[in-house]
Amino acid sequence: MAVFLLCTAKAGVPSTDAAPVTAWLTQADDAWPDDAFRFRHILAQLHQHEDQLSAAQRWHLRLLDTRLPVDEGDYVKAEAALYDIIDHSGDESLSIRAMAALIRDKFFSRDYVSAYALANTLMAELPKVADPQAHLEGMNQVIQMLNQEAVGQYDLALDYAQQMKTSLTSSRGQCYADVLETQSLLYAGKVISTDPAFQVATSICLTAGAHRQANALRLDLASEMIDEGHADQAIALLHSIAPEIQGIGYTPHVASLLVTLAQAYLRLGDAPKARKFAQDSIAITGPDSSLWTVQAAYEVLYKAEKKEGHDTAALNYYEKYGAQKTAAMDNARAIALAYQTVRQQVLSEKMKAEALGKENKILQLSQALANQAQKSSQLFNALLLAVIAFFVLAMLWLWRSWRRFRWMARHDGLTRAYNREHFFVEAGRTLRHLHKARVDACLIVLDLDHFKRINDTHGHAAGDQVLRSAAAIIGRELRPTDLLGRLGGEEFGILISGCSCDQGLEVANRIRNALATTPVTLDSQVTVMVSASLGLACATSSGYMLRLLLIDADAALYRAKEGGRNQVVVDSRAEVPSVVPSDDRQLPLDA
Ligand SMILES: Nc1nc2c(ncn2[C@@H]2O[C@H](COP(=O)(O)OP(=O)(O)OP(=O)(O)O)[C@@H](O)[C@H]2O)c(=O)[nH]1
Repeated sequence: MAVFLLCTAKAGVPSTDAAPVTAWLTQADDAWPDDAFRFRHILAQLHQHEDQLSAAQRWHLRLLDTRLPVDEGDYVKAEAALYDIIDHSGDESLSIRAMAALIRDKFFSRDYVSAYALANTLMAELPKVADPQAHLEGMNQVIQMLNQEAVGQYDLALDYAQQMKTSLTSSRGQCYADVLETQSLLYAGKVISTDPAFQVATSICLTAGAHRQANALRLDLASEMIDEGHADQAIALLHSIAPEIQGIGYTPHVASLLVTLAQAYLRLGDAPKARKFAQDSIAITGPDSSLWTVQAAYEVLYKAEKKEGHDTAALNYYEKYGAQKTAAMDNARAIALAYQTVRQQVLSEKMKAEALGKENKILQLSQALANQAQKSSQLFNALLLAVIAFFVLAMLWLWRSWRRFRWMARHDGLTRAYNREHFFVEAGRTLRHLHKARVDACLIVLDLDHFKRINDTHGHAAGDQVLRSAAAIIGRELRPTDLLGRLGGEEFGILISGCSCDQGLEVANRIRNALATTPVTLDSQVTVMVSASLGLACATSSGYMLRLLLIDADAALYRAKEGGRNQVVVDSRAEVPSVVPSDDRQLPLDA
């Protein structure tokens, strides 16, 4: 069959067509390890057409090249190539498969720490790969390592095997998963030889052409039968599979077949047959092999010789058995230690990663808190600014309102001159200062003439307009230090600082003249003329008391009115002409 397939492939493949080369790579994968003969031929074929292979296919071929040396125990030859594939192929699937081969290689060369460390890496990398072949080879290797007696992780191995069963749907995948599941249960003591799982797994494997897997399980089953006291059944089973095992020629299985037969015959009391099969087993592996079969064979030999009374021979074999047993125990200890070492490393790295994660979490939380605090402080600052701005604006508004109210409290709203009360306050204070400073002052009381007629003729609003205009005309004749107040109705008071009686008279006349000569245009476009009578009192003659000055100025005003209006009358005690007549006494009311 294998030769036929090879010939077909060779004949039907033009040297430029790469597709059959790909098929050969897959066929080689399928042939290994059950059909070593076919595998060798496909490999040879591939090497003949190596120049047709792509870079990725060459890496695949390199992996296939490592199979034979490892299977034949030449671990050194394969190791460099396997590391090369892992590090440089750039193919995740090939990398997993090389890792699985390297684990086996490390395990058989007794570098157990490396083997378990690699197994851990493989399990971490495996979820990234979809290729079923990589899963089959990777999981198979890891589960076998967990099923080692010295490790005893049967439950974990069972869990992985069951995962494998659901993920690998091919008949080969099902075979591997079933065998590994049944072995995990067997090693854990959860099944006995009559369990249908053995038959099911065996038959799946035989259908899939996976003879080596079927044989591995059947050899385990035979050992279980012996342990259960069914040595005869074990012998029957072993003889039935012997031709196939010997045909495949896989040394560990051949040695295992022979030594198990030896154990079965010894159990039945057949010392000669037991001795023969045990010696055959040692002959297959050599006495120095690390396989378990050597120790088992020496045990059978020592017991068989003892049974037959050959004490010297028995002692001789017992010594060899003891030496093998000690070596096996040392080996088991090394495996257990390696597993625990790697497990601790993995746990410690996990804890470190968790601690780092927690540290990062704390950092993230403190960063978030800092951000929150920054945001809060920005919000607080914004709020503070808003509150300050509100207070500043409120204070500004209050200040302006206060100023407005103060102004309104002190001024006459119509003429904008001081109102009566404030004029008295300010005038009194100014007079006190002037008195202290011995500075002259004059007080004028001014009253518009016949103002009632304006109201009566033009209306109250026109009268208001005339009052406003009169105040403005008076104001223009005064200095900033002088005070003007509306004493009531159409009467104004004027305090002039730093002025003698002569100067006061001059100012009063200037005001009278300005009023008498300035026409006031009303809203109705009618122009009116207004005159005023003024009474003047001087501090030099009346004193600095406002009340006395007002009495004297009022008296003078009265005299001005009496005298015909539109004139200035000076207080009689002042040393100036008491009446200053105007140029035009009888001012017409309307222009
Ligand atoms: N339009 C207006 N009229 C006012 C105001 N205050 C007082 N008056 C009027 O001013 C007039 C003053 O009249 P009188 O006291 O008789 O004085 P007069 O008409 O000016 O006559 P003489 O002073 O004697 O020249 C009254 O009719 C008041 O009603 C004001 O604020 N607005």
